[in-house]
Amino acid sequence: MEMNEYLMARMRSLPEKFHIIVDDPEYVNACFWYVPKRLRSMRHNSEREHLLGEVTPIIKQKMMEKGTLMIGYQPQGDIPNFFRNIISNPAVKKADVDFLVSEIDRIGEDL
Ligand SMILES: NCCCC(=O)O
Repeated sequence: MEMNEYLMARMRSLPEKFHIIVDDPEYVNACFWYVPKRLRSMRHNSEREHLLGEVTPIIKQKMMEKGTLMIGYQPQGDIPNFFRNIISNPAVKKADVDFLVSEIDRIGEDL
């Protein structure tokens, strides 16, 4: 399975934790927010998007400090900061994607 597709499948299996912004399996970028515990029961609206957009750079900073992952983020129009993950290295394995998912979850769940 192509690794971006695998990442999308992993995130789709955890909808309370990963909010996919562009749900197209053929898309090469995985665009998503990570949803910390405190925001999981909140209805999805512009206020929640704003809060998710605040969480995104904090997760990025913690990833960089620990040196485990480097995933870009950006806003797009009215959409606040979200992760835009691109897997371009053919050496990336499912275990690497599993690590990405678990590491974001570990860093972000209590933010
Ligand atoms: N100033 C936005 C930086 C985005 C990123 O670190 O991916």
